[in-house]
Amino acid sequence: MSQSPILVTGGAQRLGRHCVERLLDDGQPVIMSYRRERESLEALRRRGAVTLAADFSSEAGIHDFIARLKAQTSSLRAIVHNASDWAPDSLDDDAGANFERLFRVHMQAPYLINLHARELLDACQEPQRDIIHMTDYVSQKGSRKHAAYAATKAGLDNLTLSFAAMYAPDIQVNAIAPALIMLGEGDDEAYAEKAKAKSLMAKVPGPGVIYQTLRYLLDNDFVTGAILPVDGGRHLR
Ligand SMILES: NC(=O)C1=CN([C@@H]2O[C@H](COP(=O)(O)OP(=O)(O)OC[C@H]3O[C@@H](n4cnc5c(N)ncnc54)[C@H](OP(=O)(O)O)[C@@H]3O)[C@@H](O)[C@H]2O)C=CC1
Ligand SMILES: Nc1nc2c(c(=O)[nH]1)N=C([C@H](O)[C@@H](O)CO)CN2
Repeated sequence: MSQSPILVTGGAQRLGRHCVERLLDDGQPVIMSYRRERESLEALRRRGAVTLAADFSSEAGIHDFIARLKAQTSSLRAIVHNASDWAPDSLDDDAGANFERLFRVHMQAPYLINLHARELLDACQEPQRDIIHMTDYVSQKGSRKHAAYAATKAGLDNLTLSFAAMYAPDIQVNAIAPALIMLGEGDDEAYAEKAKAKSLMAKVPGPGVIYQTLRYLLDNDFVTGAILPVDGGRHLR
């Protein structure tokens, strides 16, 4: 039986790219979305990843991506909603536009893709079909500086519960809720030390722990509606 591809949105860098590479290592066909073309995409293309441009900052952009996704494949094994923008709150006239951008990428895109790509998951002939939402520990706690980000990630957590109930038993729908996994390019040692201290495990684990969690969900046919924390015990600090 030929394998249906797994869609990873925002797969061009960091956690998404790591998961794309590990899925390819496992012999899994992958379709990945990217927003900005870059040289590093060529290496993934050479490994067989199918890359589709996507900008989820408008509803039209989301529907345009869905149409190109349906033209690309007739089935999907899973969808990983990884695309995200960790934008801080804007304190000026851009506050509303910033909130809207985060709503679209974190909530409207997963919502519309889940609705319109269900037929692709249903067409998968393999025993299991999954939707995985990448959310965030801050969904449960809020954030003083990233309130719009946290709120829209909380909305994605809630969509996990709704789609799990809507799509059972044919499609499992779960979320992975990380805390600090990878530092940003501009983060200095002082930031890193302060960030490490926020979790009980006191480390920045790197993207391998996310692929382990993704693999667990893809290989388990009895988990749905779960929001799995991968936060080093930060919720207990
Ligand atoms: N890194 C961490 O420590 C943590 C990550 N998470 C979550 O894990 C996931 C992966 O994190 P990380 O790898 O750091 O993510 P990134 O910040 O690297 O973003 C992933 C990708 O999302 C794409 N993207 C952003 N906005 C849009 C948009 N409007 N339309 C289409 N694509 C878009 C970007 O594409 P491009 O680069 O092409 O512009 C980017 O490559 C995210 O959902 C994040 O919220 C949660 C907690 C901690
Ligand atoms: N899309 C992104 N979301 C998040 C990122 C990121 O780099 N891109 N980073 C974080 C931080 O690591 C945060 O967890 C530190 O406390 C959160 N979300």
